[in-house]
Amino acid sequence: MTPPIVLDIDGTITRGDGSSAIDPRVFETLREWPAPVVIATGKAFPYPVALCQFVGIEPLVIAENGGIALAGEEVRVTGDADGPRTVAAEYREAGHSVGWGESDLVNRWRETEVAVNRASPLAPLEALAEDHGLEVVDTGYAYHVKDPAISKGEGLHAVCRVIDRSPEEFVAIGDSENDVSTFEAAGRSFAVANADDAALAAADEVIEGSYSAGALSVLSELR
Ligand SMILES: O=C(O)COP(=O)(O)O
Ligand SMILES: [Mg+2]
Repeated sequence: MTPPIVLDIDGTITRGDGSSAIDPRVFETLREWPAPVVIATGKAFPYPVALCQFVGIEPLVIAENGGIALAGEEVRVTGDADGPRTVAAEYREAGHSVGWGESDLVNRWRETEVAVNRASPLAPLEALAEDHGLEVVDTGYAYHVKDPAISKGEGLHAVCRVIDRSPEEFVAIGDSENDVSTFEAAGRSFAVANADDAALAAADEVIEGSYSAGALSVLSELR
């Protein structure tokens, strides 16, 4: 039986060309997957929801590293972004930039955390986050200022309660420290070869291929 899967976006189903472009081969693979597909990402909520709609699959979504979970009719939002926004304001007062320009599409629809461009300095962000009881998670794509109690893995438990599945039935694929909790929750876990040290250490298996090529090779074996 093909298992349900929980999939990261950036660094996992992207092409690895330095952009956030998803490998188009992934769309067809997900559309034909004969079991639940949960998209678990650090991105803001609209991105994975749109991905599911455009792929043509039921939206089962964990966004903002677990701050938002969608399954069936239920949208669960854990906490709010007051603390992270205060950290971002203090970071700006200290002369640093969140780093996404005027439009800031990265944070525009974010409800429970704030993401900072990795070109901005990490140390002062971590110090301010700690002052507010928050943590900074480095996904390799952004620094996320968030409540340490929130995680993708906890989000997977929430989604599973709604769809009446168990996290242990799932196979997880990811690339970075924000996927470690998913790897722990899922029954089986794979890190793509480009994964960071935390993800490589936490995964049951490390895939030979990188980015979407790696993820697609596992998905093809699982079917
Ligand atoms: O938003 C990010 O920084 C990373 O997103 P991801 O969890 O899909 O890799
Ligand atoms: Mg990732």
